[in-house]
Amino acid sequence: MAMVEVDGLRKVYGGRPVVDGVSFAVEEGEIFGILGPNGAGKTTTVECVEGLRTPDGGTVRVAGLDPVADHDEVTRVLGAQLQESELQAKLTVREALELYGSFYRAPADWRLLGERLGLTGHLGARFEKLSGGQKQRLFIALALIGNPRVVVLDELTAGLDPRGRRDTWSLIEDVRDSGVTVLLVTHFMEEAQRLCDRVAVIDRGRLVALDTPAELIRHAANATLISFTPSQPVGHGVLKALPGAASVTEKGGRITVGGTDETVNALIALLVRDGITAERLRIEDATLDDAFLDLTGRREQAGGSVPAGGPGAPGTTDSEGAQ
Ligand SMILES: Nc1ncnc2c1ncn2[C@@H]1O[C@H](COP(=O)(O)OP(=O)(O)OP(=O)(O)O)[C@@H](O)[C@H]1O
Repeated sequence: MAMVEVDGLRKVYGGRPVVDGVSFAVEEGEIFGILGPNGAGKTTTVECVEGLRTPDGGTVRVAGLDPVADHDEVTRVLGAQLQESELQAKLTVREALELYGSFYRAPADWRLLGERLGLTGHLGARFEKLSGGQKQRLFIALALIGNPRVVVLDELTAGLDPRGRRDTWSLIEDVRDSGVTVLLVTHFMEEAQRLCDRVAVIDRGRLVALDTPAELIRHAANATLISFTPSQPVGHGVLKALPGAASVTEKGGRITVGGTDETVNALIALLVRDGITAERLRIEDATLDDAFLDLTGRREQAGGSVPAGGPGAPGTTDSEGAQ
């Protein structure tokens, strides 16, 4: 069953469509990723799902409910991660869990939730004193306090170091394993590749791909990268003519050919035929980052830092406050 259905979603600001006919369905129990360059329309899309923005066209359903018209019911099935700026600095972890739990008729047991998310030792700590990773764990706990069936996490791991990010990934997997559907907005290709069952790639307000990370990579023009140092010069023309070859680059005498499995076999046959030795021959699968570049023509922050004032920074979510 589809837990979230987005059909022909459109949102226009100042006459400019920032989300333009986006459709996807998130199945129950999935971790579904939304990827895209800065300003692609990812946050606008998920805020329409949360009922924080009203679509200008198309339909959105969460567990069959309209997030705007049925807002109260939707808040009972959907949990959303809070932006950092929304919590009071002096609030303790325990107070935050109790306070947010009080908003729901049948909240989760905050003690159990805190335990599950490794917050038990920090219940008396004020929000301002928490580390980045502890804050993220608290945000996940608050998103889950209402016992939701689906949770929306927008740039959850931005600002965390690689270790903190990996710890958060394990928590997200635990959340999914407990039966909650996860809708995840991310800039990190590695995160999407590791966590997501399926990914929607949005570029300039439009859906440009919707598939599993493995299939997105398989369909990328450079799904396989072959690099080697030839024992004698090899003409680029002959390499470009290999079946499936999409790119040929050379740096410091080292050649990299982007292509497919077919390209690998043809290249080896060519080298053998011409008596060329390929030193340090390496064959690598492309990453989701390569597939993303192929789809959008732009490289995102693959495991790198997010620009200042970028996603996750306080104030970047410009909600309409519909709730
Ligand atoms: N309330 C608003 N008023 C006017 N324009 C807006 C508003 N909210 C978003 N936009 C514009 O809509 C476009 C999409 O923004 P959105 O925040 O959805 O993108 P995003 O993909 O989440 O980007 P990022 O990765 O940078 O967070 C941007 O050009 C943004 O400037």
